[in-house]
Amino acid sequence: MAVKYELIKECKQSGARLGRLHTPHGTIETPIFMPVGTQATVKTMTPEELKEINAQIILSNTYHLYLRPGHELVEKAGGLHKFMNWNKPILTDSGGFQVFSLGDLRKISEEGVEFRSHIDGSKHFISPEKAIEIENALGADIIMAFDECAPYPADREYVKNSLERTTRWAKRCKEAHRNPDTQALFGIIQGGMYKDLREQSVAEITALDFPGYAVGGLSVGEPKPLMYEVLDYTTPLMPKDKARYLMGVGSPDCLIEGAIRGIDMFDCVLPTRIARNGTAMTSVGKVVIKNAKYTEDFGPLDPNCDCYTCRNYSRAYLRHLYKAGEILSGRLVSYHNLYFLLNLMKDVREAIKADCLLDFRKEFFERYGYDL
Ligand SMILES: CCCSCc1cc(N)cc2c(=O)[nH]c(N)nc12
Ligand SMILES: [Zn+2]
Repeated sequence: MAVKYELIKECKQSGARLGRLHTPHGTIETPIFMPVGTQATVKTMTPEELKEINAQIILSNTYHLYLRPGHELVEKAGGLHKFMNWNKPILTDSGGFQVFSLGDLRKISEEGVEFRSHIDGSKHFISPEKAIEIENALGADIIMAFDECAPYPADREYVKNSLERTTRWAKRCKEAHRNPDTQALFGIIQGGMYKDLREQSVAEITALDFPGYAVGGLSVGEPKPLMYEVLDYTTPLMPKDKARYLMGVGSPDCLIEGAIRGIDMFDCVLPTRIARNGTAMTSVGKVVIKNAKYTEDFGPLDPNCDCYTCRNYSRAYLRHLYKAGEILSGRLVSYHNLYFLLNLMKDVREAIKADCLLDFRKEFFERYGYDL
């Protein structure tokens, strides 16, 4: 078995659970946050720095790597682990979502999607079989099925047709998958914001018996309470003995709320993206370092953080780097933001162990400035 989820403990206070995800490149403690390395790099971080902050698994993107440098080149280099010098677990998304969100989508049909590259406008076509061929070539430990993520909002008819096509595509992905013993193919549940359609998608996708499942079609612009409501009725229907991955999520509050609802795996570009724009997630809420009030603030970015950035640099220095357009600005704040989210998930795991995740949420929300 390429990937095996081991349920360790269910939280007595919530739907959260502790688990271990065993993969060919190592075991992952869940719930876990997965840094995103879209183009075979977690932007501005070296693999050594990612290991320093205890990143256990990183993501990469089929859509981007297919367009550049090409999956054949990565395969020739010995696969993604060797190419990017990362010897721990990797997960790749299937590209469907990125085609819809990035590519200039020309046409979607039962066969697949035709689109123009966001890089040079060249025409491409990706089918479920093509997506799996690319992911097999990249060699990630966990690969995602090719799905259609309905936009938000979308009418019921559209969402129903889209989830049913996603199910047919999932079957084709499973048939096309060359390496089920070394690469775990996860199915993706769709169904938009409709309870009966989510139930239908869970039934259809889990009937295909994948080693793990993702909740797709969320974090697409819907209000957070609506995302939580969809999770309230979706995750309890998902197999307890398989990992559950909430795609594209998220901010500190969403990670905690998702874990409370039984999600094991999260990913989001937020920590590195906002870092490049001078924004840090800290134990006392967001710090927008470019703000003039930090000009002569010689204290650490986060007084309660022991990461390399917070131990060695002041807010005044980080503000200077940002204003001067120095590359080091994005690096140091990215390092801290990733460390912050990875540590948040460590605290979540501790709270599940102690059956006090709801108490932890209350304390964290008050400190960070979220409304409960
Ligand atoms: C590297 C990026 C992974 S998550 C991208 C993503 C994000 C969100 N929000 C939804 C989806 C989805 O429904 N399907 C797929 N394949 N991907 C999604
Ligand atoms: Zn820090």
